[in-house]
Amino acid sequence: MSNRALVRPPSARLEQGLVTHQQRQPVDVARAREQWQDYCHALDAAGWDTVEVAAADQLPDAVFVEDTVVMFGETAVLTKPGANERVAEVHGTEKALRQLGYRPVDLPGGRLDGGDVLKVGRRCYVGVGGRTDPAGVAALRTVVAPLGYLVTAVPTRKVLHLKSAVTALPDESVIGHPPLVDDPGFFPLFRAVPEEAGAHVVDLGGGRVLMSAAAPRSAELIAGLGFEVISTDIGEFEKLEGCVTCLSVRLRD
Ligand SMILES: NC(=O)NCCC[C@H](N)C(=O)O
Repeated sequence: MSNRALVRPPSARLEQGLVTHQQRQPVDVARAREQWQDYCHALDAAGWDTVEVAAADQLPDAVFVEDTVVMFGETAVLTKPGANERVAEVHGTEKALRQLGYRPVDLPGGRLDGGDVLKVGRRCYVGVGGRTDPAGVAALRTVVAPLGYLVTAVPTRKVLHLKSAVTALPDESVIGHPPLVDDPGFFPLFRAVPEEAGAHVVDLGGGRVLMSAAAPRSAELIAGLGFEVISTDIGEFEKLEGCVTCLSVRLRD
């Protein structure tokens, strides 16, 4: 049994990616490509076979592949990204999923970015206030409620996406950097972390989590909870409001 992860190579125009909450900074595309390779190697080393969505140089933000699809077991829900500049990214993801044997479904209305969808067991929190609108939440609900998911909208105004503010550890506790979380009261088990980038974990399975190298104090805190932390430098992507979660879509068997 193998786990696969979709990834998409950085565009040659990466430096033109969108920024919303941060000040624009120059992006070193060559360095970003190295960081992306390291990120893919970290996934590979943890037992995830990376599958590349075809590169798209004309789409600066395409590397942030998580925003284009949300997986619910075998069900892949293609999104309608909230930024018009990013809508065309979905086609490449759809094609890659079809080649892997999935039959993806379209979000039946509204706007929604994958980065706004946090699944914790059968709970599905969806950030609203930035890229995702209430119609997008309602549309997602019509697709996934029959699969047994409870969809809850969560106000998200301080950062780009819900998962820029909070993600979940393998024990289903939700971690966030309090100044950036609109309302921690939405999450039954909330743990504060001391750094913005410390709020972002990719669950690699087996008690291992992938984190940004920009959050050493949060990594220490999480290691102290008994998880194995693997850190990787994604600094060039963080300049564009990207996080470790958004650079891949995990296809769990
Ligand atoms: N899920 C994510 O955190 N995606 C990051 C997207 C960053 C990109 N520059 C954007 O603004 O859409």
